[in-house]
Amino acid sequence: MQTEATYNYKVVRQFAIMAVVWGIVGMLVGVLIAAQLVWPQLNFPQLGEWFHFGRLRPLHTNAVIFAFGGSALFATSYYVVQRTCHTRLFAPGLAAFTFWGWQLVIVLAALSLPLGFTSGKEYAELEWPIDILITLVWVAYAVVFFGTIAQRKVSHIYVANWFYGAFIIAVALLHVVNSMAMPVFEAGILTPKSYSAYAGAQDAMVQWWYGHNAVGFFLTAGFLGMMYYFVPKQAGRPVYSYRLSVVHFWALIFTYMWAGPHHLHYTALPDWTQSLGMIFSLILLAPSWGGMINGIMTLSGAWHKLRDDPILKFLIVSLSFYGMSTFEGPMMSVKTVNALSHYTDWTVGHVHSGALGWVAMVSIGSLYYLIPRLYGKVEMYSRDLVTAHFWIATIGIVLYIASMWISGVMQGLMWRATNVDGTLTYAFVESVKASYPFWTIRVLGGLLFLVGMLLMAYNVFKTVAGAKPVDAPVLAPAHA
Ligand code: HEM
Ligand code: HEM
Ligand SMILES: [Cu+2]
Repeated sequence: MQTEATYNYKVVRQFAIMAVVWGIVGMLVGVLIAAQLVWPQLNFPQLGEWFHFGRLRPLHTNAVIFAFGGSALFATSYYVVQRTCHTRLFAPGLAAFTFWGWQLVIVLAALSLPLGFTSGKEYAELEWPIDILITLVWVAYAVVFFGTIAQRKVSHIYVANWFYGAFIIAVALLHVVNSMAMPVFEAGILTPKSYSAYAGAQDAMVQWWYGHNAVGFFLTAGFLGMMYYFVPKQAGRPVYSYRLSVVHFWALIFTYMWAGPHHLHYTALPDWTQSLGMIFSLILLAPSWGGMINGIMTLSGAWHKLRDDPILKFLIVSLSFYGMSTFEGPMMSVKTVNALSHYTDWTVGHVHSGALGWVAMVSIGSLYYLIPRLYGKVEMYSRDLVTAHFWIATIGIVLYIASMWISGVMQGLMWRATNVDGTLTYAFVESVKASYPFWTIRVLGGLLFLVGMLLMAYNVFKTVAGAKPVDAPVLAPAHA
């Protein structure tokens, strides 16, 4: 049975297309900074300081996490919440504001970071006027999302919405607390600058409470929401265990909050907080793997579909990388392991097995499911191109993270090696020299991943060009 009203897909379409665009931009900057580490001339010093590694690195992280990942999260959450609540999006005007507001944040980030404006807080570099805009967009997002839940036509709230909801609330809390700062107007309003409201070890603690939970809620909980909708949909099977999904939800959000100090091992932070962070990180393996198992086992009885469905390949491989990085993370949070891994490329490898393997792969799979449906098509223009994208991306990730593991462990071992008389065996620069081959392999891996994204852009273009945007009718719930 259908009613007259249709879902609001406009904002979903806008965010979905921009996710592809920002993915390409962010990864292009990623490839550039990876290449700068191998070929320093690519810092273009003769042009000024704007393209230096130090300016472009935060541009890369902001573009991939908040522009690419953020747009994918906005698009999928707006789609999932309407469909699972059997109702149109609440406050469409506010939803439109979240789209244009978020794009403005991204453009301001792309301008202000190369110009050198930064608060100096990792993953929260943007200066205070942009922080205020982010807060406004985020409050509007919460109103739209929870307003839609409030007007749902079914009593049940599907578990994907729990994860999206936790992501929205936690990110609001993290952003507001971590960004507390005193603005200063030394050089006028057009050159924003501020000082953190916290000092010393407290500032570090707040920063990594934020940074770690940005991983837990922005890069994990939101994408788990994606997983809980798109994996069952594409597999044509119900979630493996609904009970496990609820246990995994509460365990995950409770445990993540306490693990931040693993970013500050062997620092001025009190020792007991470091041990607490380590222990909660070890516990975190359990809910993380609960989620991975729930996603992968959703395929039981439908494993054969994995053979020729490239979208499922993206989704299931993303879960494998999720499992891998959430095994690696607890291991790296053990203080003795961290003594080796910290400051090395191992961390960067860990980051990208999560970021490329999990975040990017699950987003790409979900977007391939989503985009044709937003334009009244059954599937993407070319399934073969999706398959090609999958293999190119997977090889790219393996090259990236395997090279970082090797260079990371090598750096860690070289830095701690001592001669019999107690002096260091290697000068620092020798470890830099030894890292070059691995940095070159990383450029190649990143380039492959980027090529995959370009195939996606072409495929998306061929799918939507000439197609009419279609808003599907709101379905009456099965048990009204
Ligand atoms: C073509 C793909 C990509 C390439 C070539 C690439 C390359 C890089 C490079 C060279 C760095 C700096 C490493 C260093 O300072 O030694 C970096 C850092 C980082 N990238 Fe990427 N990246 C890519 C995709 C992504 C994606 C999709 C995400 C997130 C969803 C991401 C998140 C990050 C983060 C969080 C850092 C900071 C890591 C840290 O501080 O430990 N990257 N990336
Ligand atoms: C059980 C889950 C996880 C645990 C316990 C964990 C633990 C850790 C540890 C111990 C570090 C190294 C800290 C250091 O030495 O500086 C780290 C770094 C990092 N991890 Fe994880 N990790 C987990 C999952 C993930 C996932 C799934 C992602 C991405 C989607 C991720 C993204 C990052 C990032 C971005 C950093 C680098 C932060 C920085 O220094 O800039 N982690 N993680
Ligand atoms: Cu962490």
